[in-house]
Amino acid sequence: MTEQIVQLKGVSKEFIDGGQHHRVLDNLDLTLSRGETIALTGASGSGKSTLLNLIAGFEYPNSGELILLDDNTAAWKDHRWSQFRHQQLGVVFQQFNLLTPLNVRDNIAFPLRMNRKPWSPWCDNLVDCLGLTSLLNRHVDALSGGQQQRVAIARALAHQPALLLADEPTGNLDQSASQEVMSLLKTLASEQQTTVLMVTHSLECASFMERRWHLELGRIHE
Ligand SMILES: Nc1ncnc2c1ncn2[C@@H]1O[C@H](COP(=O)(O)OP(=O)(O)OP(=O)(O)O)[C@@H](O)[C@H]1O
Repeated sequence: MTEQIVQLKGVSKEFIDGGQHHRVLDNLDLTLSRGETIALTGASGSGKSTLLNLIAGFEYPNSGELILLDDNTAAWKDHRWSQFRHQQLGVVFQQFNLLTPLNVRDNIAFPLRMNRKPWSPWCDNLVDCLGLTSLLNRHVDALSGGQQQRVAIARALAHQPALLLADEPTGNLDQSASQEVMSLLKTLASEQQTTVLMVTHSLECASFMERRWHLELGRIHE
């Protein structure tokens, strides 16, 4: 079983804005090992979402290498990226990206369907931990922001991914719900060896993670 889940080697990313090249990530060398939990902090616009998007394959680096589960992604075609996302990756997006025509259960079951897996006792446990049991038949667009965020977290974890990328996963939750989600992520990391990379502006949430990375001027400071 590979221990290096994510490796970035000399990765840079720039965007062109008004004709100007804007380097958001500058020659990054990073490694995320199996079961590690990392809080990613940084000012607004420092590139935190860009880093998550690169690891998820939603953006591509301008230079450098991205190696996922010991496989260099430079040669990956769309189907290989889809396979990685369906099987190994869970993502909690800042805007949740829930499937609004569907109810809570079908949203959470979506990654299972992509992997042809049944709803399992693990899903019941997840739903229970996130306080979603009584909401399973509700349509997600009728839920509050905090409830939608918990559905997004459950959906990202239903298929037991090797890697969870979470962009402000507790931004809409109160302090006690937020602490429960942090405890859930810590348990997942230690019991299931899920690697967690979580963007947060909350120092309290960051304190639950083993490592803290601060992104500034395109570089990571630990
Ligand atoms: N697709 C894009 N095209 C052009 N510029 C982009 C694109 N995506 C991001 N940027 C720019 O890259 C910089 C980093 O954006 P990013 O969203 O990664 O920051 P962030 O640290 O996640 O910010 P926040 O905390 O506000 O979510 C910003 O200046 C942003 O405008």
